[in-house]
Amino acid sequence: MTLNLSHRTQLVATAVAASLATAGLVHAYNTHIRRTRRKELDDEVRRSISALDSMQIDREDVESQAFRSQLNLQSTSRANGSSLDYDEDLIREQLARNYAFFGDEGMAKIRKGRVVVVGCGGVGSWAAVMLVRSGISNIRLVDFDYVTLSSLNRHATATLVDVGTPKVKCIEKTLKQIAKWVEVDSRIEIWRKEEGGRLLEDADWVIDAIDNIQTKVDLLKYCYDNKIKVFSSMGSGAKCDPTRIQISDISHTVYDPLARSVRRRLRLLGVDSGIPVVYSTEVPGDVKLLPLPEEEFQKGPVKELGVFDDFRVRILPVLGPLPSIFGLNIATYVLCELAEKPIGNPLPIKNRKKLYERMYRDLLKRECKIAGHQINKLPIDEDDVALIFEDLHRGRSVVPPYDIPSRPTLVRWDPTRPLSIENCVVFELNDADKHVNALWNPDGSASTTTTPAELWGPEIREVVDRRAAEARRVRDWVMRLIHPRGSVFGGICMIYKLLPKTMAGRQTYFHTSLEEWTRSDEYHNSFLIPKDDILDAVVKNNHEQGLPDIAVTVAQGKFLNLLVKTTGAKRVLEIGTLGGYSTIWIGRGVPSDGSVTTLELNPQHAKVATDNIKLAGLADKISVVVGPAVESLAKLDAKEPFDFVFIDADKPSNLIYFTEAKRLVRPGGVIIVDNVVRYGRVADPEYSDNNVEGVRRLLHALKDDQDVEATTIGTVSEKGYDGFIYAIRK
Ligand SMILES: C[S@@+](CC[C@H](N)C(=O)[O-])C[C@H]1O[C@@H](n2cnc3c(N)ncnc32)[C@H](O)[C@@H]1O
Repeated sequence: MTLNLSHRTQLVATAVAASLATAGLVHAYNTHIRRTRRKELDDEVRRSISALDSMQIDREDVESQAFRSQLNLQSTSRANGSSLDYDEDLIREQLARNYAFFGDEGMAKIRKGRVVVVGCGGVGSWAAVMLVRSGISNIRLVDFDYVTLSSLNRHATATLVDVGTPKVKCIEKTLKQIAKWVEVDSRIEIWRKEEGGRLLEDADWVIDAIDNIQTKVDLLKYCYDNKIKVFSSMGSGAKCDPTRIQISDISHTVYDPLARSVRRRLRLLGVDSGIPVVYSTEVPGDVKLLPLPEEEFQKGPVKELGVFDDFRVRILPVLGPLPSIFGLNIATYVLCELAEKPIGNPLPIKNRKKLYERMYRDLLKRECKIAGHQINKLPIDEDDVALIFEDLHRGRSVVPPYDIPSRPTLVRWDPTRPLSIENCVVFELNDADKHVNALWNPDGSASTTTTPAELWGPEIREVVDRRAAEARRVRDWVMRLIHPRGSVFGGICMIYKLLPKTMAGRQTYFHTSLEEWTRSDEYHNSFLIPKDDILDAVVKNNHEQGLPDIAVTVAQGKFLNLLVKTTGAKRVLEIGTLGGYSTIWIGRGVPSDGSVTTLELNPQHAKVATDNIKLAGLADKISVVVGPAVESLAKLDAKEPFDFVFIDADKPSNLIYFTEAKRLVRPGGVIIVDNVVRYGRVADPEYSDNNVEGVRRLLHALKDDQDVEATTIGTVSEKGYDGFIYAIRK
């Protein structure tokens, strides 16, 4: 029995040893085969290199050894034209990690997938490289452009030797070095909708990495109409925060000017959703557009670059990693789709859309309550809400310790100014209630006893000022972006829709950025208006006393001064004093025996104005009357008429003030009303607020008014908007 058992054990042991030996042999054989193939591959590469060395390429400017070997390696694939036997084992070994991730079935789909990359710059090149590294075996590259030295900061494959060569060829070379099996169809062409199908033939996925907005929209529309799957890249220029990059359906994008513009253009073409995109919600920092490079000018008149209608003529700064992250996002998405293992619910911010909608509704409700009537639309929209909440206020309340509010609420900050992205802050709900209750009277008028700075103190006011400055910077950035000469997309720019509503209004009516208006004012003032220590002190004083920054500009003040002098006005009436800035300009214009009466509701404003007027040495000429202007006006006697009236107080009362001004001004006298254009909103039938309605009522009345002749003249200036009505009493 013992013997038997031992014999059986021996047999089993022999069988096991034999199998192990066989397995070992098979393994050794496979290893040997693999080693041999790898060696063949290495030898082939080496042969190619030495072949190239012996060709003695004339590269006098190329001196470093590293540079030379790079050149040789890049040329390897060309020398390898007759592709080496690179069998399935090696392919699977190369793609082993991807097989482990997607499984055989998923990888089979990926390897069969056909992808077309349209636009092979900083985004497209990275997408292409990662797709091929991950198993895509059939790729078409479409781009008309050539590698420049300046594109080396972001391109996935371009090196110094590629400068001046077509981008698609440069990528093709690298792809073939990465994957021996890949078939690359490089097309040095621009994609055009007229013959769009040719370049997209057989595509399972199209990647739109174009930086030209019109071509981008055309491509997306074409794919949508023809049921071709397409993934689009939005703008990565001028951004640096990788945490803001995300993938979503185009319909869910929030605050990205390019995404917004593309979305709106597509909507006009009947495409609302169904296109995945990568985009960033980041609002760029202080970004300067670089001037058009000299070589672009040498190509001929810049306008003639218009073969591609809105080809960019100025350059947006780009931090290299950003476009690459965009490209890698795209590759990831497309690979998962091809493998039929799509990314599940990729966008956290999508869920915040509801939050923005709620915040918008709450703000609208509050503004309606303040206005005392229904408002259909606010001057800011839900994207602006996202911008204010996420980007300007970082999702935090303005009240220390700057917590993340459990019920974030937007509220207009300064009740004397209209709602705008600059004049809107984030509070916790109960703080928002406190703000509104303290700063607005029950009839909707602004409180005359409390200012926001008084209510919340200097620390919070400073935070709000900083946020407002940032909002202005954002607006300037967007304005520069859309500016015909500063446009990322250059040419004649039709993308004012890219702006948040508050900004779009401005763009609709003029095409110069705030920065340019300010520079223009400063430039002209430097010739025409000498430095004035007293007025500088007045401005400083107003600021320190917490008065809102709503006085007329320097140039407007001087203009009022000149008008007073031109008309020879001796007696002037002003409605709306604030800190007396315009009053002082006017007071300086009247002769020594002249006088100015200025009406101010807010006692604190009146006090600051009185101090300023004293400082300007005009206390003898100017009297500040405190109280509601309507009441002060009623007390003025027309027997002592005025020569000149400047109306610049609460806009809803414009018509009453104008009617009173007519009563009080002599025949031939002048009446000026400020702030009658209001970003062009007065003329926007879809827009309504109390101030706009106040101007409209005045205009309607003026239409049939036989007592005056009037015109509106835009003043724009460093405020970037607005105008005066200039009327003469007949
Ligand atoms: C736009 S600011 C005037 C700016 C000033 N004209 C300047 O350029 O320096 C409007 C002023 O009108 C005042 N105001 C508002 N409602 C008023 C009312 N009903 N009666 C008199 N003043 C009023 C405000 O307190 C504010 O100081």
